[in-house]
Amino acid sequence: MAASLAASVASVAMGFVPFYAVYRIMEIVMGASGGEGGAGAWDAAVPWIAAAAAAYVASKVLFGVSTLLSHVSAYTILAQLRRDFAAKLMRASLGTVQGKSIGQIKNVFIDRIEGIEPPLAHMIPELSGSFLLAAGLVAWLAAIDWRMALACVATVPAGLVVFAGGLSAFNRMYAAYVEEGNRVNSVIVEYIEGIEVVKAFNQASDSYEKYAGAVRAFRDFTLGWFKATWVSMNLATSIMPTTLLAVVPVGLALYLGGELAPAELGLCLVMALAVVDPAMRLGAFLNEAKSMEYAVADADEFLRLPELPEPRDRARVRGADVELSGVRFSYEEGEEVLHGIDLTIPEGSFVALVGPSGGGKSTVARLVARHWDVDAGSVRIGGADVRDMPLDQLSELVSYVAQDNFLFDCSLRENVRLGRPGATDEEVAAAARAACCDEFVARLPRGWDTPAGEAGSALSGGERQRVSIARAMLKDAPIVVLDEATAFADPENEDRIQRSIAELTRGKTLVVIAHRLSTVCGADKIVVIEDGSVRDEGAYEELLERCALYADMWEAHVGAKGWAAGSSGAGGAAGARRGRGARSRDGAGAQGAARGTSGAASRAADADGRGVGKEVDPHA
Ligand SMILES: Nc1ncnc2c1ncn2[C@@H]1O[C@H](COP(=O)(O)OP(=O)(O)OP(=O)(O)O)[C@@H](O)[C@H]1O
Repeated sequence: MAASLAASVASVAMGFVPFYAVYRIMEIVMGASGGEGGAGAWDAAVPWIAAAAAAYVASKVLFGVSTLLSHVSAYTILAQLRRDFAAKLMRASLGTVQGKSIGQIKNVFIDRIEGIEPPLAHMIPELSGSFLLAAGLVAWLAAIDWRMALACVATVPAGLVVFAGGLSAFNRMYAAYVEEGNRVNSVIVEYIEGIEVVKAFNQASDSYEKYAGAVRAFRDFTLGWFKATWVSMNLATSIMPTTLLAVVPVGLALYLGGELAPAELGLCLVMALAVVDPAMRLGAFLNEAKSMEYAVADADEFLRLPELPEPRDRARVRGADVELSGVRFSYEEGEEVLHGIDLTIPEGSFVALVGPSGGGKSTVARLVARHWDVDAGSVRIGGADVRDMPLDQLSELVSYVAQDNFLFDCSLRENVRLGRPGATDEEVAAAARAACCDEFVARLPRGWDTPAGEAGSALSGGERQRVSIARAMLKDAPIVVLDEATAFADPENEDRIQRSIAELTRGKTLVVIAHRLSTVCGADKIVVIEDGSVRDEGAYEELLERCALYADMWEAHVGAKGWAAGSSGAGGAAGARRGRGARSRDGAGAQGAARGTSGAASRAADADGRGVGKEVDPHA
């Protein structure tokens, strides 16, 4: 940028040479210096003509170099800012990032940043060049005769007064313009993101109205602003360039009074005309300066978002057990969601988190993956606090599979490879096979090379889920957290997903969040979480016997299953009755249900005998 400025200044300096050459040529031709009139005068003028042409070319080349350098600088700054933003996204807690709407983030990442380009690439070199040129020309006029300089700028105050009148509300209007722009941005992003829901609920007209309304409001606002200022702006831009209005009479008067040589008069007239263009450009950069101001403020706010502190050195981790002690956590200040959770998940065990909706299960799981930091207490892995590990160490230890893991718009193969970027094609294929992806990928015309975006519509929720499981499998972390990983499963896919999960979690520490209680009966430990506290924990049979909440949930689950299977008439009621039997506190019912469960475990008994995610028929 500094080199660009230097080139711009050099270009301006070169720009003065043609004016001086014009002056010398006029002097020569008019015979003012040495009376060389006639053909000889033209000979003497030729070097000045050549000098003017060369300086003009040099000035343009230097200006080109200046804008080239300023563009290199501007785009480098833009790229660096976008990299800084991405790094910030990685270092800030998920909560901080998710607290902003996609529209807002897109606005900063794309529009605001793009808005910095014109000021950086054009305003800084061109503005400084224009300013220097205008100021230099006026100074030169003053050197010839101060009255000529005054005459040249005589109309500027009048123009400025009109201009300032139009600008009085500029700051306020620009702020409102930015706000309107943000609003229309958010509405557009929301409309596009939610188009599926809009269509599903046949609200096309209402939602479209909100969208169209925002677009209309933005148009009305900008047009209103333009209409309110176009008279004064046009007036100002008409008055400002009228330098000749005063320069011609004053110049002629001085010439007639013998105070200005003819060549000087000619030069003054040329310079008075030349000062117009750079002076007008100064005004044109006003918008750009404002857009830069907002862009910098927004970028700055984003880059100052709080970060999760990250140590440099790797922590000493012994084993893959997970321990939460006294964990308190709130998403919003003053609204605690977890109230002192103590939980031990031994290495290699399978622990299920169950409980009513909103109780805090997902929050516990996310804290293990350190999507947020706890407010009090600690989350430890292998004896080390997750806050004492660099993020990549934690990432090596924990695979977090959510219900709607994102597939990037690259090939399915590359989506799986994200689990371990250095993996060979064979390793990717092996993970995909283990996650039972082969059959549906074979159906796609381009197989593993199909872009996920293109494949997205062709894949079921369960199939997408299996791609994310393959990704997690390739990563091969010793701790696997499955947050409602089978939530999308349709009956056709469910069995395959369960098999993939069993394969994924063989020999690993496994934390599963499940709504369908029958999918986690085989867990080593089931933890019941309600209202941010652990209500009880134990094996399935124990909980049925002693935890009323779990028994109620089991009953509701069994009832729901029965209801779902209700085609067989009494099945639902019978199921519910049996569920109720299971709840009886004398233990017999519970034992019966438990035995029934293990009896039904022909489906549950997976390869490693952990019963991971295998659904147990609650009616058995
Ligand atoms: N990003 C968030 N910002 C603010 N509050 C949140 C956020 N995520 C969850 N909560 C709140 O935290 C509480 C616990 O939510 P959490 O998702 O952990 O419960 P859950 O037991 O997993 O629920 P579900 O079974 O419905 O998924 C709820 O009251 C929820 O509204």
